[in-house]
Amino acid sequence: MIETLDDLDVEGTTVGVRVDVNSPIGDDGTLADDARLRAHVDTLSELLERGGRVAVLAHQGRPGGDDFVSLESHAERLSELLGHPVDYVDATFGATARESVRTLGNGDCVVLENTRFYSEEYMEFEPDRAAETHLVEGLAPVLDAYVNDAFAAAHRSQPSLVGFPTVLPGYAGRVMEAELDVLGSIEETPEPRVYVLGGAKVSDSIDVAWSVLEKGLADHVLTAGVVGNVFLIADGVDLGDASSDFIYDQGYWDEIDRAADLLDAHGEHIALPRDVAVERDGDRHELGVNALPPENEEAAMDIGESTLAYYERILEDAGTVILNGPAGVFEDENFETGTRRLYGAATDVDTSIVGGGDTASALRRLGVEGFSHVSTGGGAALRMLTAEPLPAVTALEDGPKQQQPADD
Ligand SMILES: Nc1ncnc2c1ncn2[C@@H]1O[C@H](COP(=O)(O)OP(=O)(O)O)[C@@H](O)[C@H]1O
Ligand SMILES: O=C(OP(=O)(O)O)[C@H](O)COP(=O)(O)O
Repeated sequence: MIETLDDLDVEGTTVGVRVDVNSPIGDDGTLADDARLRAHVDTLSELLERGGRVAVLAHQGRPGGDDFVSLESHAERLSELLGHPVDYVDATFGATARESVRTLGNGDCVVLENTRFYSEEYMEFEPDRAAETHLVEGLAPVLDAYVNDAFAAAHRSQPSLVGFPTVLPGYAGRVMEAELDVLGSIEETPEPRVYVLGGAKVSDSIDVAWSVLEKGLADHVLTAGVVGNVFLIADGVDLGDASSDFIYDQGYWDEIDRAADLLDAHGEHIALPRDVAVERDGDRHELGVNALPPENEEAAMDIGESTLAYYERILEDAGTVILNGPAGVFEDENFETGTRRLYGAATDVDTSIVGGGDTASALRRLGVEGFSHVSTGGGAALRMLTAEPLPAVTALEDGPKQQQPADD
């Protein structure tokens, strides 16, 4: 049983709040999209209004990436969004960080530096071992409690996610609570239940498809995006060199055999694209699967009109639809149609749940609104949909280890 902010006596309490504000970064090295910050405003405002002393912990990017930057611009934007001063300190767990946390007053907030600037935070640990890292051992002594609101990172077993709740009383923030409520009760949603699996995370999508079909959770699995292309090849369709090379280069060639096995086991529940869109003379050009491979070997970049009509008919009768991954290369206006139409049709379904970082930004860009729930997580949402435990959630559930009585 996970405790929430309702169970925390906030006034005067120093709380380490782990959020996920891992965001697109512009060429100037600062925040380029504040959607993930907005998601945490409720949790942070509540803690500040209730007189908490708030130290924000978060990662940004991965070592070596262009988006591996400081959280200074995140702190500035957070202050604007909260309408409340937010300090930033370029330290995470050493003496400077501890001092900035120790001197917080009631209703004060400080953002500590990118947790992944410290190498241990980019490693995965068992919770007990994570509790012995420099980050947790350094910072925990100045914290009274830990709140995890970082659902989007909850599939990682990193120190800031699993170490703190092993040594401090841990609570789910409002984002975490809402995500667990919705994604943790998929089996109670109205039937028939349709899963739409698009995008480029082929291996994760096949895991989800296997799991939900084996458990009888899905009545239909509709495939699109790169996932759909892999299933077409598994079904014996020759998509042409460009699509095949792309799948090979992305390291998904072995997934074709897994997709074929899944079609053997559960093919009657899996819908494959009936046509695809390619780029020809700078325009969108649609081809039925019988007309493949394309005569100029162009890549399949979207699902076509006939597939959309077929998928829309299935969605008309659905009680619940769960979608992950765009239907095509939505970043190119020639190939945004599949995503716009398919996700648009999904908003008419009684219960519509969307997961995926790129998917959420695609929907914002395309102006598609009206879902029952848009998850803040990509990998974490997928992992939950397979009913696999999320390490950060398990660590909250398990709670801190009881202190052993001191030896006489
Ligand atoms: N047919 C396709 N060929 C190549 N890339 C595709 C195709 N369909 C979708 N994509 C790409 O998939 C990416 C998003 O997939 P993914 O990372 O799995 O989504 P999410 O972050 O929502 O889980 C986008 O960059 C999009 O361009
Ligand atoms: O953006 C995230 O996950 P997502 O790409 O699955 O949405 C999280 O911040 C986790 O980041 P990571 O995949 O670098 O550990």
